[in-house]
Amino acid sequence: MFPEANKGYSYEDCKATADWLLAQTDVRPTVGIVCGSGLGGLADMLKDQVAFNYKDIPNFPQSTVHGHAGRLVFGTLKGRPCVCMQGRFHLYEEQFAVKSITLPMRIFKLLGVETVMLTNAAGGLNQDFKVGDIMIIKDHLNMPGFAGNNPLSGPNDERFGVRFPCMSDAYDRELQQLAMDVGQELGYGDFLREGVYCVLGGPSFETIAECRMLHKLGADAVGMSTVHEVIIARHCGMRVFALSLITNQAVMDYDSEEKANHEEVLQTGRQRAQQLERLVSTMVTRIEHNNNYA
Ligand SMILES: O=P(O)(O)O[C@@H]1C[C@H](O)[C@@H](CO)O1
Ligand SMILES: Nc1nc2[nH]cnc2c(=O)[nH]1
Repeated sequence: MFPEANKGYSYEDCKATADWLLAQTDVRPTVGIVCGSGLGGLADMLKDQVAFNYKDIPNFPQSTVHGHAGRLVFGTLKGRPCVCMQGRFHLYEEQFAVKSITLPMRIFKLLGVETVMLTNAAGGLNQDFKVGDIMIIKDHLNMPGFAGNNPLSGPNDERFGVRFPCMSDAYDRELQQLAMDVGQELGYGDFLREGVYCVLGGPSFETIAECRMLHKLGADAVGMSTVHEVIIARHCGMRVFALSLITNQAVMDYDSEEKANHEEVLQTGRQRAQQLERLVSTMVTRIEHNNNYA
């Protein structure tokens, strides 16, 4: 799984992995995509694919979660060179693994990626949200970070970024606007939202009291990923866009019979996959064609 859980990968380790990958493919990606639970179909949109199983990539962690295939796919999306993680890593897969799960972001950077686009499956806390809504993430709450579990803890290597990176601009505002514009054009206005994503450690889903608390704290959706990757991506200067597919309603009411479960998460992913893929791929085209976004 994670051979040396939370081993701090050095700049040289990351560079060795990036150089190994660059030696196997001519694709020079400027966009990096991370697929959330059940959303790996995005990788299948890439043309002229060169794909690697995670187990064959030096230093790379292994996917252990159903719905995360465990392949790194290089290719072009509407002509734009991309690299796509078909399967991501979560904090709950191995204790104390916050550094291992974010390692791919540093490899993206060393591959030449400028823009990272992350997707995830999340539970809806905002009472106006419905299952199947796509939430453009405008900000986050890093709950594990409050307890000191931050991927940047430990010695800082200035070759990646500064000791104290700013996070008030974590989610690129132009890319959020682009997503809104593209979503409207595609006729997705009825299920396109924006909001605050809260990460928890998982793997247990939340209690009713926890959901109520998170909602009061300002979270619109709750999940188990993305934020750690965003912190590392921003630390090394990549632009970030992220979205949540609301796969289930967080249970907020003691009278409710609803129970969160991973099958429902994957099922909702399957139902919205096509629209989500279209939204992201159209955005990628626009990033290429509009220098303001490049
Ligand atoms: O990778 P994401 O954040 O999409 O995965 C979510 C969180 C858990 O891993 C899983 C729960 O169903 O889906
Ligand atoms: N923590 C959490 N993660 C999720 N991923 C998909 N749905 C949920 C949820 O309800 N809670």
